[in-house]
Amino acid sequence: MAESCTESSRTSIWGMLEDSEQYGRHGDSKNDYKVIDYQSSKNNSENMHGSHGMIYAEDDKVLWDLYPNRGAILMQMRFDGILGFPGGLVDPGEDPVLGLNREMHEEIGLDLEKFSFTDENHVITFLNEEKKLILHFYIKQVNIDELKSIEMASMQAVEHGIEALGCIRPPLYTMGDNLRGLPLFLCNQFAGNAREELLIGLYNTKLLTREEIDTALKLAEQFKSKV
Ligand SMILES: O=c1[nH]cnc2c1ncn2[C@H]1C[C@H](O)[C@@H](COP(=O)(O)OP(=O)(O)O)O1
Repeated sequence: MAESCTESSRTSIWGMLEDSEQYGRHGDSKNDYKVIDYQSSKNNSENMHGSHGMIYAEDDKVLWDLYPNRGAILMQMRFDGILGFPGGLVDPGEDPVLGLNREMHEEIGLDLEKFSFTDENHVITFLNEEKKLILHFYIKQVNIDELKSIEMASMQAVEHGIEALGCIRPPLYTMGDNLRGLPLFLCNQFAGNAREELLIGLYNTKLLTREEIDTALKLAEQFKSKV
């Protein structure tokens, strides 16, 4: 705790919810979201829009000669201690993909000359009626060296250490105890519907098969029901 943080300033900050925090960040279930059409949703100004993006690369590294990485996916530890993809709320009137690129640059320092997202990277759009929130999800493939350069640059981002606390790569294998690896990763807390988006991303990119995803989900649910 910094010496300049006095007892009174500490108590006034501790536990306060910012006025703009109207969405709640975690605890959503996949049933809170329905899939809607991307293009027509862009004209919907009754809801707030958010855009998040998954950057990934195929990766042939193998952990301990046992567990193939399959791919490297960039997620991040957020300011609130939960996991999500880089991205964020789109400004009113801002195009969702331009908002995504802006947030990508702020949060992970993405070099937009080389790696900007376009509409072609769009994968799925969800509406959360209760939160009056539309969430757009995009996926972009790079090669493994490019992904490493994006990870390195993320530490120079404007929001690094503030809103964005660092890139992480989800493990995509399941270890011999049928828990560690992807199943245990899926037991973390995720922002919005980031967990669902990760599963969609794994399937959509063919990094994992439907069966492998279902198995990891089942193992995660079994573990959660025990703790
Ligand atoms: O990665 C994500 N995938 C889906 N939804 C997400 C993700 N991260 C956050 N969210 C949800 C949570 C909130 O309901 C909104 C906006 O959150 P956030 O990214 O924190 O937006 P700002 O940085 O505050 O602009 O999206």
